[in-house]
Amino acid sequence: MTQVAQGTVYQLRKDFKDKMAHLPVSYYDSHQNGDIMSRMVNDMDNIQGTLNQSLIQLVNSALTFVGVIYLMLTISWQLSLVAFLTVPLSLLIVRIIAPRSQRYFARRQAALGLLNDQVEETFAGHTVVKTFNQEQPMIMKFDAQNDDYYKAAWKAQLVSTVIFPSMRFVNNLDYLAMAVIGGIKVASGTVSLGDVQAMLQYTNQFSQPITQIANLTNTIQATVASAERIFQVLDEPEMTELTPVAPIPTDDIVTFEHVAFSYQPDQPLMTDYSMSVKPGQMIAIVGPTGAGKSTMINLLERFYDTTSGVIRLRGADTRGMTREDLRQHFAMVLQETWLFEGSIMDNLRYGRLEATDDDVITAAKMAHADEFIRTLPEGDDTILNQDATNISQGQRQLLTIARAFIANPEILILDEATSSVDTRTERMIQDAMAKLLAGRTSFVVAHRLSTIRYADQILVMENGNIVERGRHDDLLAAGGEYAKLYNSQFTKVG
Ligand SMILES: Nc1ncnc2c1ncn2[C@@H]1O[C@H](COP(=O)(O)OP(=O)(O)OP(=O)(O)O)[C@@H](O)[C@H]1O
Repeated sequence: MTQVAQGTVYQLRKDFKDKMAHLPVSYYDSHQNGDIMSRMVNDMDNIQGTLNQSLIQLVNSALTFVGVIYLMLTISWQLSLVAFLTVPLSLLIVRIIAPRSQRYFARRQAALGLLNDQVEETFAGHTVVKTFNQEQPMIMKFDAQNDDYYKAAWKAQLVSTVIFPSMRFVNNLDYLAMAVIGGIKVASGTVSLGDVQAMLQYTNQFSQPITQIANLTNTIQATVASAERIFQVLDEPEMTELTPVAPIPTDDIVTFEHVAFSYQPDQPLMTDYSMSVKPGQMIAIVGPTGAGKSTMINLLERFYDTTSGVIRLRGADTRGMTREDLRQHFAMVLQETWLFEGSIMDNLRYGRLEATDDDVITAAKMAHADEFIRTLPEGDDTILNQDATNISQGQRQLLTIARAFIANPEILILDEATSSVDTRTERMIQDAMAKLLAGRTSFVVAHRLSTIRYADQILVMENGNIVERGRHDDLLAAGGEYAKLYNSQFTKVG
């Protein structure tokens, strides 16, 4: 059973992880991290525990039950019938209590998920919590959630333990009936005293496995509740690939054809988004906050699927490509410098796992990251902590640029940093980015005048759609939205 339990849960965890990788990004928008983690850890543990212990007990009880029935029948079938009288009553008790306890166990696991989520959120955002003096409200929120969990767990446990005394009560009734009827039979001389004595003992032994099985149903109920939470995730629909069709002939590298998209069905965002990009072009995307700039990038990388319309990469519908196929064409340098716990070397190599040490060092030089890496006592073996808070914001940005150099993608997606770093670092970042952009197709969510000025196409977005497009000088001369945005936003920066 140890082999079975560990093997099953190992496989389930693997399936769960695979599933997480194939779920659309929208799944993560509507589900809390802590709850997902709770399913992966606590619910898996429940299943493992049950498989490990309860199943053996179940087999044991079932065998005892069958054995005792056989022995009772060999002594006296009439007295055996007396013993069996209470079986329907026992089953009735299980039928009444088990579904309730399953409901409470499901509630308990859900409450545990929320509790985990709260803890995860508070730990991950502990600086924000402290900065805004939110410790006390957070503790109160935790207490409330802890309270919910306590109540749900308490009820689940109470309802499930009621089974035990109830079954015991039924068993004692059985014992009593056996003693009375057996006594009468001994008095009338139809059965020997020894047989009744044996039957009394068997009655006890016979009800034991029933009680045990009923008790085990509690554990099994809790496990079923856990398994349901895991299978809910495993049954979620995945992003599917369409059957690939032959690409249309085109010399564009990326095309959006009448794309419509919304995050929520009742709140349309993009309604008719069309554009095309030639290889090597730099596209700057500008627009007020919430205009849909990041959304456009999300669609390009197929983090979300369009509601209608087609996005093509070299003429091929991106929905017909596997995500791995599609995403190997892109590298992203985002404002959120996503680095993980591990050495600088490993973080950089994440861009392309088979990159040699020399590739990594060259890329670090190109990105001007080598300078600060050399000042660290451990050099590129320095371990970054979670979220890389042991190096500065500017240094994090240089590392992500170096990582993009290593990935050496065909198309680069750049979300220009707006956060303030010192002028020297900013110049280094700009220079590194300029080198990275050179000769590559790029989409730049632009905040800086200098980038926009040289863009081959500027897409001005508003409320999800493109309201203007063209080159800097033409758009400025046209005196439309871009000119307004430029005058209000970029003159100061320039
Ligand atoms: N995951 C999401 N679920 C629901 N709505 C979303 C989601 N992401 C973005 N939105 C909404 O879609 C709209 C466009 O958001 P988007 O992030 O594309 O704007 P943006 O132009 O990149 O803004 P910013 O310049 O501030 O980064 C906004 O109204 C936003 O609230």
